[in-house]
Amino acid sequence: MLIEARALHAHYGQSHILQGLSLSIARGAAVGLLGRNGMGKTTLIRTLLGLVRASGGSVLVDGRDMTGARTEQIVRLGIGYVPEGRGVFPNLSVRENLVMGARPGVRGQNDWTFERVLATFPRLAERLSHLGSQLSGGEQQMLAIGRALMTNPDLVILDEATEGLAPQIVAEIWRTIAEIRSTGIASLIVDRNYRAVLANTDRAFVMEKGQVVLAGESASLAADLETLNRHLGV
Ligand SMILES: Nc1ncnc2c1ncn2[C@@H]1O[C@H](COP(=O)(O)OP(=O)(O)OP(=O)(O)O)[C@@H](O)[C@H]1O
Repeated sequence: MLIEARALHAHYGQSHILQGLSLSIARGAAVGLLGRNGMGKTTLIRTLLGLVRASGGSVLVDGRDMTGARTEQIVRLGIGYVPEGRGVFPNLSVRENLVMGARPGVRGQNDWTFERVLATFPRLAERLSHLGSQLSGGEQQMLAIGRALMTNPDLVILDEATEGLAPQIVAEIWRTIAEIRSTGIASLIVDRNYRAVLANTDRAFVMEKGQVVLAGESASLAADLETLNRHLGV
């Protein structure tokens, strides 16, 4: 398994957010993470990456126990993170944002070059000297995805990558997600549009109160919307 959470717990102060959650992502698998607001999706991602301390259980990356490791060490094992809110550096140019994290992947792969990212996102190519803060929301999102790809990751984590964007831009982001999938990079995708998530993933997990309450092949979950809706409350 590329990444695995085993009986993971996490707290914010007294609030017990992750309550013994287990899930795993296989190499090359596109995986969706669904659940109503506040069910702990972002907290799970942050705990996998060591941004939130696990208060129980473990996180394994490529079979190695990385529980309690620093985020830098964890992402160096091949994880590209596109956080909710994008995390673009506002005072750096588009070019600087892209090249700052550029590196070959853990197996030496270097498919995602500066040129390929610009070919994927022509809008960025036209704005290389603009500052991060001067970009539209959609452009910032593309920049955040492009930056993650330039680390040549084995796994890309996308947290609400289409949030608050115009429909045309949203469609472009989903096209990119499909392209990432076709290249064999694994993904973990959180998005409010559960239909789009299920259409673009192999498997999906549904979270409720810090646990996985439903898991399966995305196509099967999409074929039983009644069960899904019971957990998503839509
Ligand atoms: N830094 C924090 N300190 C305290 N509580 C927090 C913090 N961040 C999130 N929470 C709480 O933890 C719970 C889980 O939040 P989380 O963001 O992981 O959920 P989510 O499923 O990602 O939902 P959303 O889609 O709203 O982001 C929520 O009740 C939230 O209010």
